[in-house]
Amino acid sequence: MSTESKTPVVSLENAEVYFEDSSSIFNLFSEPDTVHAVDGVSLDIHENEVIALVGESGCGKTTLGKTAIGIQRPTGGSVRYRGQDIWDAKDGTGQVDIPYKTIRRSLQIIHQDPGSSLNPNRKVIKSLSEPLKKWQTDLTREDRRARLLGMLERVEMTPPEDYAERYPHQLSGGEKQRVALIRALVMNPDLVLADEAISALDVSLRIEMMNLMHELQDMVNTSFLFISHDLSNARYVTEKVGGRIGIMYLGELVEIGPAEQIITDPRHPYTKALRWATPDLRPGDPDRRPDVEELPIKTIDIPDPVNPPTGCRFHTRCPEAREACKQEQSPPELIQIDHASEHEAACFREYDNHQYWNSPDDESNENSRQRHTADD
Ligand SMILES: Nc1ncnc2c1ncn2[C@@H]1O[C@H](COP(=O)(O)OP(=O)(O)OP(=O)(O)O)[C@@H](O)[C@H]1O
Repeated sequence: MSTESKTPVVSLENAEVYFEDSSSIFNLFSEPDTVHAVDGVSLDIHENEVIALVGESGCGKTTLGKTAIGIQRPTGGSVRYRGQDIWDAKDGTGQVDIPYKTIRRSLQIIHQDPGSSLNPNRKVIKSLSEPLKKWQTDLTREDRRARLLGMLERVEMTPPEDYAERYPHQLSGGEKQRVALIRALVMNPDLVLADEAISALDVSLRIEMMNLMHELQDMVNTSFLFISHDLSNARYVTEKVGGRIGIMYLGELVEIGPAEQIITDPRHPYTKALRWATPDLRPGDPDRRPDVEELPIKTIDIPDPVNPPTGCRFHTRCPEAREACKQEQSPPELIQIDHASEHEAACFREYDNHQYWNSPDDESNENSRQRHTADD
């Protein structure tokens, strides 16, 4: 797969999504809190590319994914579809070369809960025909039916005539997810956001579903933005197809690169911790019981996205942190690890002459390491 030169399908530039959160009772009489859900993320998604976003709960994966497909408006920065600013197209402002209707059709989503995208009172064939009717007005009823039966067969829901006549409650979780996948793909999209689309399935079905995504991706030339909290699934879905894994931490993209390099040569201390926390990816003896003292992280507490730490946001948990990491005015930017690859990490340790190298150890390091061990 070549990702060179062509305009990306979707391009995020310095994208920022801040939410005003007034849900806390402490906020009844004061200004609402501002949640920094996505903060300054730049990412190009190329044609036919698979990218998996990984990170802990609440780090902004879903918000970033929704921003990429134009269903979440960024509060700062821009998001473009083939060079067209999506929100200019939607609002009818600025230059509009690609109408919003085309963008909407081209960027699709599959939810974690497939039931939510299927009407419980509609048979499978009716749910699937609807988008086709809307977007492919030249197809006759027979053409539509033939195409949909073909796709049901393709995802091994056979005999397709039988599945076509079923209601959602007559399908298993895996079958519903396949129907949701077909529903997204019949639009002939350029990018599909699969938001934890397989996490509710059991392990063997997960693998089947990921294989199916690969097959269908090949068939329809669609890019996938796959969201997961599991590095192992992210590897499975990207590695075979030469895709990339992006690691998110507290609203920021802290490392991104070819799947193999992220797994075998992680550079950001947070990526190393994630790999350590994924038993089948942990280096060394996989049967060894992990020891708390080995945990390459100072504390399991995730900082509040309303008030993220200064400097590098990971410094409160990072075993490599030095004073410079918290004193810097801005967080580290993603920089290329080597010229030959697309591997980038946002860590001061990757900057050759950064003051990090002459900076004393972060004073809180030793204390919090001891506290964590004692707590556990
Ligand atoms: N509509 C909203 N209003 C206020 N805060 C929000 C809203 N949507 C998300 N958030 C907050 O933004 C942050 C990022 O949420 P997001 O759902 O994008 O994270 P995530 O990494 O996808 O998490 P998960 O894996 O649990 O789904 C969280 O702190 C979340 O509480």
